[in-house]
Amino acid sequence: MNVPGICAVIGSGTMGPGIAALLARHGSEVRLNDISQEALDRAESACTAASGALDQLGTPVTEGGSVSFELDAAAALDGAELVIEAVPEEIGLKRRVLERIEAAVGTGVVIATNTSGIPISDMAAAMAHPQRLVGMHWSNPPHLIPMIEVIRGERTDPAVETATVAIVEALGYKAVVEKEVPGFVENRVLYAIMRECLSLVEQGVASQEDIDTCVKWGIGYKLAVIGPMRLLDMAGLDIYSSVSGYLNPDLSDEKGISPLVTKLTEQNRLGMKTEDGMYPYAEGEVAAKRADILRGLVTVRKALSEITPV
Ligand SMILES: NC(=O)C1=CN([C@@H]2O[C@H](COP(=O)(O)OP(=O)(O)OC[C@H]3O[C@@H](n4cnc5c(N)ncnc54)[C@H](O)[C@@H]3O)[C@@H](O)[C@H]2O)C=CC1
Ligand SMILES: Cc1ncc(C(=O)O)c(C(=O)O)c1O
Repeated sequence: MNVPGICAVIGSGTMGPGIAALLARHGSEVRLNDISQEALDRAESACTAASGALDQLGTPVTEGGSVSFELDAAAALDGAELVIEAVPEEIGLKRRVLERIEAAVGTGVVIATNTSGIPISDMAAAMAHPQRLVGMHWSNPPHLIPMIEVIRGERTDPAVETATVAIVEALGYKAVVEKEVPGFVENRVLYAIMRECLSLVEQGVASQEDIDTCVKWGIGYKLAVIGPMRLLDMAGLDIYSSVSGYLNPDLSDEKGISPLVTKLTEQNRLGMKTEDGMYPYAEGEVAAKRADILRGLVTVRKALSEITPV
């Protein structure tokens, strides 16, 4: 199976439009649904921008793809062969949305959740047919980051997982998560990195700017070419043993939310969405930064696609 003929994406905020644009690029008829007409209006321009980025990337266009914007969930779900849930990360809401999706599609339809890390089994608990729920964790921006985690729950049908892996492999690179731990793989690693970086800022060890430079041009650059497991072999497991022996006990073991993030959040300094967060943003700077980020991701992705996997 390449990508399904008809897909429904439920939730059209940060993630939905890029997911829809990529599926349509690969030939799917995608219905993008939201409860907010404003979100759907924004989604149209987001899908256009995502399609433009895929043009820059040189992603081939498979004929027959389209995205429609549906305020009516039933219309979006009618005839869908794949449903991707991308509503806010709140398990109660997700369970309610999954129940509504279930009632509208056949028992053979794959229902995938884009949760950042809620165990699939926890979300499936309220479903009549939990065997068709699978985790399909895209990373932001979803039309450019080609790795998608596939996570099965305790009751996910193996055939559903296999079908989802096939869809992901048609779109990019799969990472199969064998045990549904919270955060799966990508976000556990990302949040460990972010926890340590935030701790370093809170301790005054380095500034946000210098931490970003250090991580981006040090480990970020390196890990884009060499995965951490391969890097262990390159550095030598003896070196890792020597360093981790004294370093691991000293790393941040913060079990709560970073005090710095808590302070900023309480001040409604949420980042780009409020034009102030870890960094302040002058007027127009957020749009410029977002454009720089997208341009950088396209450029790096093109370069990486020219090297053989290490
Ligand atoms: N933002 C990110 O960087 C990433 C988010 N995710 C996950 O993807 C999911 C969606 O995240 P975002 O797109 O960032 O959220 P968002 O808050 O930007 O968008 C969610 C959209 O869902 C809509 N919505 C709420 N209730 C709905 C319902 N009953 N039916 C249809 N639409 C409904 C909202 O109106 C909103 O437009 C979450 O589970 C999140 O953890 C995954 C990877 C990255
Ligand atoms: C801060 C943060 N949290 C979650 C995710 C995710 O993948 O779910 C991301 C991301 O980059 O996609 C993220 O940046």
